[in-house]
Amino acid sequence: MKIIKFGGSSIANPDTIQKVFSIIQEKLKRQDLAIVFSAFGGVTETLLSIARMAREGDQVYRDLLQSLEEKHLDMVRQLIAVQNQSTVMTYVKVRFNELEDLFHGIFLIKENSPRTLDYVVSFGERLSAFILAEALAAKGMKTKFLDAREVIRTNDRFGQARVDFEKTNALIREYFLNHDGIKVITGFIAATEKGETTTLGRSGSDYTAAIFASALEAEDLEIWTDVSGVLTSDPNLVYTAFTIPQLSYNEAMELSHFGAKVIFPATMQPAMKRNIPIRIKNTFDPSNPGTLINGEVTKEALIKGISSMSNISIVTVQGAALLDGTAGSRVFKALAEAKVNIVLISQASSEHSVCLAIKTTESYLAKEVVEQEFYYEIKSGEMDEVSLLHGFSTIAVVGENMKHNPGASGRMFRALGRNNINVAAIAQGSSELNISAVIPQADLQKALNALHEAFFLSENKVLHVFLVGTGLIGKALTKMIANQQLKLRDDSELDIQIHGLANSRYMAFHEDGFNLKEGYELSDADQKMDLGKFIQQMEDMNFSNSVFVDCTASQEVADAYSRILEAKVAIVTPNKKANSGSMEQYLSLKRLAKKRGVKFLYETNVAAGLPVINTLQDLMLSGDRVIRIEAVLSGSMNFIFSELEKGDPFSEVVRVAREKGYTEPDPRDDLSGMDVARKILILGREAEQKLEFDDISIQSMVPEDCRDAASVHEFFEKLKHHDTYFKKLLEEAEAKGEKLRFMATLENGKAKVGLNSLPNSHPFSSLSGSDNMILLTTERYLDRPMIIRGPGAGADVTAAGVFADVIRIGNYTRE
Ligand SMILES: NC(=O)C1=CN([C@@H]2O[C@H](COP(=O)(O)OP(=O)(O)OC[C@H]3O[C@@H](n4cnc5c(N)ncnc54)[C@H](OP(=O)(O)O)[C@@H]3O)[C@@H](O)[C@H]2O)C=CC1
Ligand SMILES: N[C@@H](CC=O)C(=O)O
Repeated sequence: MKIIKFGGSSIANPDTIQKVFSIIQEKLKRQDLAIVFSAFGGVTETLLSIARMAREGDQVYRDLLQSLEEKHLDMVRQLIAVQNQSTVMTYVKVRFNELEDLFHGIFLIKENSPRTLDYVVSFGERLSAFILAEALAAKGMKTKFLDAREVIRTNDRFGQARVDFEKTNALIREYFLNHDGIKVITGFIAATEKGETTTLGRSGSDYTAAIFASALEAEDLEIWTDVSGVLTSDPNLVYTAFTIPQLSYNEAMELSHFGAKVIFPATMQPAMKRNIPIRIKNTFDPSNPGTLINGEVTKEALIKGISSMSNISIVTVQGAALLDGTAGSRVFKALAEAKVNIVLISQASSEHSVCLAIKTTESYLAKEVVEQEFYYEIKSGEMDEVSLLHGFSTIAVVGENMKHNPGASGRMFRALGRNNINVAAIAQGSSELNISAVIPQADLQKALNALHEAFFLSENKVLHVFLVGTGLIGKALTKMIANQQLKLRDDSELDIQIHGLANSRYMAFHEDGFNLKEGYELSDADQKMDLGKFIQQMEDMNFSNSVFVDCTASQEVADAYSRILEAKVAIVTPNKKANSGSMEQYLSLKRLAKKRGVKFLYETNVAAGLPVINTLQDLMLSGDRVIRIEAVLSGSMNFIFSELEKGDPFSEVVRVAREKGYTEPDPRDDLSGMDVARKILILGREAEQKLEFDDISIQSMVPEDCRDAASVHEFFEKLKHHDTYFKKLLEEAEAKGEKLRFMATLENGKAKVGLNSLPNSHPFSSLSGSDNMILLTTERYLDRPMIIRGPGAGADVTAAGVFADVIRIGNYTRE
């Protein structure tokens, strides 16, 4: 015998009911069944609303009642052929006549006791189970409607009645012995010895199914609902949550205690006692195996799931009085008497304070009753007033395998710590079945994702990227990520997903990450770009390990870095604007990144993908001191002046440099020396020198009349008129046997940027194309400077540098 139960969402309308019928027909081919039904979707709530309206004297209740009757009659019309409808139509009409009398009584006497309400709601299951029994019979199945009030005996605690199992089991067995057919049973309802209708509380229909399974010693119990079993975490908060294939009874109870909503612990008890397996299945995805809950403890995973509960307050009871051995029990007794449910308890070994996590709605009562209990101790100062802190959530990692397996709590708190999530209280039972913590509610989604990654995706660290700037560098970067995604997953256990993309005009988001293999062109089908909204969306998605990548040259975007770091999102950028603002701004970003525990990486600010910033940072960290920096820091300027030697006109060479992607979006940023000035400023600051932009002397190569050109196009037109000037400059250098190189120097706190005529023997003279060269003279590299040389501009080398920074973040955030 198998017991199967369908909830309200499974039988919400005739379409879903047809799915239920197919499932039943399929199962009947293999096994004997008894079927438990909840009320049709939404009916219990409607009955309660009607009762409330009637009690409040609101005559509109009659309309609601009428449409509820119509809904049931309509079910009959749609599920049962006309010739078979008469019995069931009569049944429905009689029930609604009774309901009409009942609600009229409530309307007159304005009373809705729990006893009355239990009777009111019982109509939901009585109607659904009767109609469905008849509908199944009309399909040729031999069904027998069973009103569970005939066999489930309870006390008279209306609303949450307690079952008398001895009597109930005997009555169920006797009923099944004496009645043939497939029993179609009302969920949720029962009766007292005197025949008064009672209900079984939350998830009462599941409970009914478990009671029958236990009484009949069923082979198994299936609970059919609208989700595919118990998930590893709340799928609304953790997009990667997946169905847990198997749970032990204890794990299922623990998960549901801390918020997993699929199954309610009390409902499992009767099945659990007899070791009856329970399977949670999805009516709308019947081939999905769902979750099996049984007595087995499997060894595959350290934990099985992560549950959470929101709207939690921390109630702290503190003071010397607690050191008295009886004080603790007085706290718990006071709370128990007031029916305050304690979600989590944490007590320091000093026993001087107890910290309780309690639902916010109950926390005020908790404070009141504990303060009453300790009235005299508080008055005498032996105890503090009870403190209340709101705005928390509890999270719990659950799994029997944590027992005897060290490392679970380390992994949990490392993941929370790395994501800067403050833990306000911790608890772990000696059974080691769960480790729970109280955290700020604002961090709940991030915490769940961080834990989910740490425990379930630990072989793959996921980085969630939000990219602003889809021009030359941004595009090359997305292409690289797409090409390397699999290799990174396989070789480096790093999964990079891009969830946000924007340029200056549009922005788009993808919860599961864009499929970049197919590329993504932002267009007017996407949202209009609004940087504030982009950042807000990134914050709302609230992924752990989020990285904001800025591939623009925009000051506006750079100005948003503090907000982004404040939100604990790492930043990677080739954009130099933030680091070349004021020294105070540069330092404050670094401080903020450190304070929020996230990385701010900008290796490509100088010399594209060449390892200049990291090298300099390592030198400084290891105690070296920079004496002098001499460098060619502009790929475009080096390309322009080395290509000029081949005889092409200056304006043409600048155009090619732009086409090759070496220049800034506006090449005047390069020619004016501004780009190089920014770079030497950043290098100076990395060398721990206090430098401001005004400390740099800059020689601009932009002819006077080109400076105000309204567009880049106009600039190029005007530049043509200066080709002979630049040709002459080159000829003068060549006449001396020298080369023109645009370079930067920094020494004694003074920086200089400009064009130099250098002898052929100078190391910079040999540079060609987009090469950069940096000579670092330091206390350790005094006689012969350290040299870093290579291509310092271009899409691929720069994107590769940005990519390397992103990967670095993946490695920093790894356990
Ligand atoms: N090119 C190189 O060799 C190197 C470049 N860099 C740096 O890389 C950055 C990008 O350069 P590159 O790709 O060549 O530049 P591009 O001009 O090709 O691309 C810039 C991108 O930024 C977008 N953008 C501009 N302003 C905003 C804004 N306010 N909000 C959102 N998006 C914006 C643009 O949008 P739209 O398409 O709508 O205009 C475009 O998609 C620059 O900071 C540059 O200094 C660093 C090292 C080397
Ligand atoms: N325009 C720059 C490239 C990025 O920094 C250069 O020419 O080097």
